[in-house]
Amino acid sequence: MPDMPAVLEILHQFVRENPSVKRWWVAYSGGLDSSVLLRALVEAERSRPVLALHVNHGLSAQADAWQEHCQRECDALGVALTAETVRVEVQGRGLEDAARQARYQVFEQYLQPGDGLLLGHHQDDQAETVLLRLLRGSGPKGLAGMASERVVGAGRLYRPLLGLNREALEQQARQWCLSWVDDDSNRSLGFDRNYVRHAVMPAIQQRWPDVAERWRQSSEVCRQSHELIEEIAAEDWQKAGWQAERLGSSLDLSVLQGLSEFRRGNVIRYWLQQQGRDLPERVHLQQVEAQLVWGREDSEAEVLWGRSRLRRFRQRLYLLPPQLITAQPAVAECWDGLTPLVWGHWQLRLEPQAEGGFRRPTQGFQVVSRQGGERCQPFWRNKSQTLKKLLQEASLEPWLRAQLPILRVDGEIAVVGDLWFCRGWEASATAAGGAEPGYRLCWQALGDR
Ligand SMILES: Nc1ncnc2c1ncn2[C@@H]1O[C@H](COP(=O)(O)OP(=O)(O)OP(=O)(O)O)[C@@H](O)[C@H]1O
Repeated sequence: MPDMPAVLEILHQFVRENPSVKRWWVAYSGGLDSSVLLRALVEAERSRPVLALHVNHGLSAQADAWQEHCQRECDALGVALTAETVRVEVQGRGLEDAARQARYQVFEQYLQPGDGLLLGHHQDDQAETVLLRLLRGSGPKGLAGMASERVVGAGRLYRPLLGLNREALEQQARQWCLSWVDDDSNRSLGFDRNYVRHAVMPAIQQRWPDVAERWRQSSEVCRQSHELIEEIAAEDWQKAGWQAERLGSSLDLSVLQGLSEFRRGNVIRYWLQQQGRDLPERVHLQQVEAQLVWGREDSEAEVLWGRSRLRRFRQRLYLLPPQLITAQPAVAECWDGLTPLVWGHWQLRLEPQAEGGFRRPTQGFQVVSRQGGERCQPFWRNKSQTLKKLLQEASLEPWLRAQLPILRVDGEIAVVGDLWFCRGWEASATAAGGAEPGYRLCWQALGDR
């Protein structure tokens, strides 16, 4: 029996090693690599469905002809093709990046749980990617190169050909007499990737023929370093006592101050990533250092970039929502407390308590925000005090003070947010006694925190 071609051998092993995938998709551009990939998958996979997904970027005069080519090839292989036309809108990072983003949106749209999507990237693509990222100034995460596997939408993406070079795929395509399309924009040196592919890599490869393999090793080290960095960040994040707040979340500044500047930046980056916020550039981290970490204790400083907003209060660093709520919610005239109340950007709810808590008056509450100059007497104090002083004592974050819900009854303050209730409002009986229980006010932000 002749030796099995390397591509087929790899695909056989790949499908065997991924039994959890229920259905395969091939991201099929019609180019050489994805043509070899599609053909090899069809040969290697005998039981699970194989589908092809083509994205028509509409960027070339040939775009429709390429789609037709893909259709013909898929018909011949007995593979169902889905072709989706996208509109590529060029933004800051250029045409290539915009096309890539549009393509991945399509991938996300089609992938269902249990779906595996295969891409035709190979060893030379990986070497180009690593060099491009180096030229962009990437760190270990970027220099780790393209992942061989990752989540995309509800499914997973795989790059089974990363161990093969372009030449091996070309040989295979000729052996199988495949026909594929050639995108002439792949030759235009105006695009960074093409410049690297045609002008830079040949010179490097001439001198160091095994450059792709060497860089694969470096990338592997970078991937491991990146994982280690993430592990350290996750540990520091735990130690810094991450806590969800009424608005946003916070970390203990004393723990952060005990870390080296690098590690502090690392854990902040990790935190932002967890919350889906924009990651900081170096200059932002410098501002965080100067104004928040080592800034004056009671300063109102804020460091803001993209969708990230950091502030400091009472030895904690806060990550707040991109749009900080400032307008005072309107007065709610009468709230019976039986159903949750949407009050401005907040939801208010009364939660019954097994013990303690405040009474719910039959006539209901009036919900207001602070006007200034109010006084009240929390149930544990024997004298009344100004609200301002009491809020300082309660350590309520300054940006929440105008948002604080105050429940009044007949003009008197009965309950102040989820902080305290006033003398005379103690629940008379416990829930066990059969009477109405005491309550606690839950005060929560609606939507994005
Ligand atoms: N228009 C597209 N539709 C579907 N998948 C695509 C498309 N363009 C690229 N891909 C997927 O992404 C992989 C890498 O993209 P890249 O731009 O390097 O490939 P290409 O040169 O267009 O085509 P190929 O890699 O198939 O020769 C492709 O192998 C293919 O799996």
